[in-house]
Amino acid sequence: MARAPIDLSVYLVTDTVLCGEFGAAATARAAAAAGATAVQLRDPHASDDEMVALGRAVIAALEGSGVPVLVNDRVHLVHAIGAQGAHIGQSDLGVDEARAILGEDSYLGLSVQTVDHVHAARHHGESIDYLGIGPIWSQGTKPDAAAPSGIDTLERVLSVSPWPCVAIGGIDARRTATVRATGAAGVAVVSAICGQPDVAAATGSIRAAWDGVRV
Ligand SMILES: Cc1ncc(COP(=O)(O)OP(=O)(O)O)c(N)n1
Ligand SMILES: Cc1nc(C(=O)O)sc1CCOP(=O)(O)O
Ligand SMILES: [Mg+2]
Repeated sequence: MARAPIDLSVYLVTDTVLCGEFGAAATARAAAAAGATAVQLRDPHASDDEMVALGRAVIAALEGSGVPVLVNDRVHLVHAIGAQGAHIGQSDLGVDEARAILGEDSYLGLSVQTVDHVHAARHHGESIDYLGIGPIWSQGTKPDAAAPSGIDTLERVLSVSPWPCVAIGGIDARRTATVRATGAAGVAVVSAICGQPDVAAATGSIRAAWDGVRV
C-alpha cells in the first residue's frame, strides 16, 4: 500500500535534555499547534523503556493534530510506541532491515551527507520516504555529526535525489528561507525549538519563514 506523502516543511526533532522541565511531549504539542508538521523522537541517552514511555507521551500530546511521529534509530520500538515511522542514518541498521521491521505502512527517513550516499541508496526506491541531509551549518546539538557541509552540498544532493529532502543542522528561522529557496522539502530543527522560552513562538517564526510570511 502506498504511503501518503509526509509533510516535512517544519520538522521538529526532539532533544529530551534541551526540552528540560517543559518536556518533549509539551514541546511537540506546542510546536504542532504552531505549525510543525512532523516530529522525530530523538534521545540517544534513553533506555528502550524510557524511549517507549516518552514516545507514548509524545503521541498522546499530539492526539488529534495529525502530525506524524518518527522514532530516531530504534526502529524496533516504532510499533510499541504507536509511532508512524522511523529515521535511520548511515551508521544505523540498514534500510532493508528497517523496512522489514516497519512493514509497508510506516514512514522511513534516511540521513545522507553526500551525493554518493544518495546514489548508494537509490536501489531502495520506495522503501525510503525522504532523506535528511546535514549538518548544513555548524551546530552544537549532535557532537558526533560530520563537519558542516554548506548549502552547496544540499543543492547537489537535491539535484540527484529521487526523494524529498529535509535539511538539518544549525537551522533557525533566519536560515529557513535560505533552505526553502533550494527546493528542499523542509527544515529539521532541534535547538531553535527545544528549550526555547516560547516554543510556540519559536516554531511559529520558522513556520512563517518557510511560508514566506514577513513577520
Ligand atoms: C531529519 C534528520 N536528518 C538527519 C538525522 C541524523 O541521523 P543520524 O545520522 O542517524 O544521526 P542520529 O540522529 O541518529 O544521531 C536525523 N536524526 N534526522
Ligand atoms: C540530529 C542531527 N542530525 C544532524 C545531521 O547532520 O545529520 S545535525 C543534528 C542536530 C541539529 O541540531 P540543531 O537543529 O540544534 O542545529
Ligand atoms: Mg541515527
